[in-house]
Amino acid sequence: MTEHLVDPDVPRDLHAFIAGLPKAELHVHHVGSASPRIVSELAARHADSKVPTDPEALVDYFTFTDFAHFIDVYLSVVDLIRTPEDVRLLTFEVARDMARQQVRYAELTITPFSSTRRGIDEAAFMDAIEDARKAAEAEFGTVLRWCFDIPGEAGLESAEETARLATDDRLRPEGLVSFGLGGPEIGVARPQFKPYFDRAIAAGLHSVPHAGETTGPHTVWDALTHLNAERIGHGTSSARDPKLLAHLAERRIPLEVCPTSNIATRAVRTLDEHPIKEFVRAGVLVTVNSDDPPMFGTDLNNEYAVAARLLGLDERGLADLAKNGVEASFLDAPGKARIADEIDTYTAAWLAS
Ligand SMILES: Nc1ncnc2c1ncn2[C@@H]1O[C@H](CCC(=O)c2cccc(C(=O)O)c2)[C@@H](O)[C@H]1O
Ligand SMILES: [Zn+2]
Repeated sequence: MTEHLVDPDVPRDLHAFIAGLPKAELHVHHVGSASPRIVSELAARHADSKVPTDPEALVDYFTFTDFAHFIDVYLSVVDLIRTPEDVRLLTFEVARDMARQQVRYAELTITPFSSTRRGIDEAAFMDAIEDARKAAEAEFGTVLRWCFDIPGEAGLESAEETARLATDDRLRPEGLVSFGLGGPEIGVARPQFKPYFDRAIAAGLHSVPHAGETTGPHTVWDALTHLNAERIGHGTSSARDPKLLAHLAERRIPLEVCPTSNIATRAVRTLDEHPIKEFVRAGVLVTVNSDDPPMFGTDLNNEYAVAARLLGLDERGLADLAKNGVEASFLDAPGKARIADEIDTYTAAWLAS
């Protein structure tokens, strides 16, 4: 973890504990994970782009006035991914950054529509991510799986294309486990995507739409009712609906909470006002994730430190939080048990030292 990410209100040894803690990351975007190092390398390859090549200038460039501004900047980075080699480089380097944080398993949200509509051949795109996945697992030991998401604002054409890419046996990559819906929520009602989620679910994929990030709890209800959501991306506004919280708790539907993201996109005013505590109090299965870490000036370790401060967690509490991520993942039972055991062994050794 770099020095600027050390939360001064969290004891130093807790930061060290988090840095070594084995973790699962369930809500993180492919393009949104491009570090300044990766972005500047891609920007240098494609000199006509408006994205700064200087990592220092990227800090200003990644300061957002609201969610719409964030999506504009995000799409300018999407424009840097133009060849299968760009896709492979991005994916492999993202895995390297994850491995440095002891991320053992990650479900990476990819928006294939954004790449295929920009002219990248669909089969070459799938080969590039799969090649990077296998190379990353061999080199770093980090297991990657994919969530393909519909960029909601791009309309039903993008939903059709995403569902096709996710369900066509000749294209669908081996690492694909889930189907999502991202982008702005305002003016992009969830129910219209039902037929595409039905197709993905019928093809064996899990349903993990974003909901309640920038709109109210009704969007989370819609995601549950119409899209059969098994986990909710963000779900931040669920805190305003006690019945919804009780429903999420009772059905064991996890929330993918991304605290710093919610501040960066101005979905929540301050970290101290973040509803993560209410979620835990209501008995909801809370997982902590990083969303678009370099764009939001964070990383997964920092999100765990933020959660430790907001929830008052010690080492055991942090280990339980990490195990929530494992439990809520789409790993098989032996895979879950392996990481959960590793978390327990690490924590016991740390506390005994
Ligand atoms: N916090 C987030 N919350 C929600 N989404 C987030 C978040 N972070 C990253 N995303 C990503 O942004 C994409 C949105 C891209 C999009 O809307 C769009 C619209 C029109 C055209 C095109 C295009 O490519 O031509 C794309 C989503 O699919 C999602 O993967
Ligand atoms: Zn997201």
